[in-house]
Amino acid sequence: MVDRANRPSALNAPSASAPGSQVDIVGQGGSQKVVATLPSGESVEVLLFGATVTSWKSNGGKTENLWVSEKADLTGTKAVRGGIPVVFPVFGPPPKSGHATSSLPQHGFARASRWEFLGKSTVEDALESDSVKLDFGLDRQGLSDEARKAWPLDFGLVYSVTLSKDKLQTVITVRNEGDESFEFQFLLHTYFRIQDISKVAITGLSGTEYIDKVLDATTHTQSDNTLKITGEVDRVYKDIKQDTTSITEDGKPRFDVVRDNVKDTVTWNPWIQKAKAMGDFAPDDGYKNMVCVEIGAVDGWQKLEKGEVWEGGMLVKSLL
Ligand SMILES: O=P(O)(O)OC[C@H]1O[C@@H](O)[C@H](O)[C@@H](O)[C@@H]1O
Repeated sequence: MVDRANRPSALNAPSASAPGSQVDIVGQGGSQKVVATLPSGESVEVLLFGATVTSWKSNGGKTENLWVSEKADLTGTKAVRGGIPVVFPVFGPPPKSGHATSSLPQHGFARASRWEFLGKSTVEDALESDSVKLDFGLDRQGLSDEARKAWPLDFGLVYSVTLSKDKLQTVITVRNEGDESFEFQFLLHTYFRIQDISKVAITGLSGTEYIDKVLDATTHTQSDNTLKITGEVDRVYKDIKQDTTSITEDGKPRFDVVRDNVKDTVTWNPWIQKAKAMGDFAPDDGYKNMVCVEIGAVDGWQKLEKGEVWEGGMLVKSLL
């Protein structure tokens, strides 16, 4: 594991072991998921397909924080439309040719591969409450023949999902297990559930350069302190100086998204026409109840030499 001097203290690994939370593996085949619940009622569900977090409830289990489409495929055949899909080793459409990821589908293979549940650790957060950490693994052997052929490199991923009272931490470690170096991108495609998109503002991006995919991938700089969503938004904010991007609703803080060792964040809302055009997006007006704030390392590539490890992720605070 890499050790970083500037690691946010909230992300420090908890040390003492404590009982109390419930962890179950439920469902069959492609629908199998790990469900963890704290004694105080908060819960998280992680589908083994894609290691996709499909539910995160805080506030004693009363508040669902993630949006999942009513038509999302939760049977292990297609990436989930909603929750937190894991994007690796390429973000968006891959380079047309000449890159090791060029034969992969949009957003890579991690969100559409079955991960292994490596186990849980229950821990007591010295400052507040119990928490539970779930670990998931994916390596070359776990890929479909097609993905293995398209990206013929040896790698190991461990994805850790830690639930505590009003926080969810999601961190990935990427290891190069082969003899050659490789390059990758990584992103957590989080669909936040919100009440009303017209009342939402995103802060913590001001002064940042972004690529606007809605405006022919042209480059702009965020001049306003807040980003309001009043139409289709698809922006890649690069090299953000602030650690935290926040979502407010009706002027009140709703989520803080704290980046850990990653510098980029994508903001996405498909709005009316694109939402309708997606076969797995429902209801049609679901775009009013979701906004994607996707932390990642997507500007350029991360390079790992043989045996090297990279780590990055986020801590999300639900502020209701
Ligand atoms: O339909 P997908 O592959 O899940 O992608 C959804 C969106 O994901 C976002 O991260 C991209 O910036 C968008 O361009 C894309 O449309």
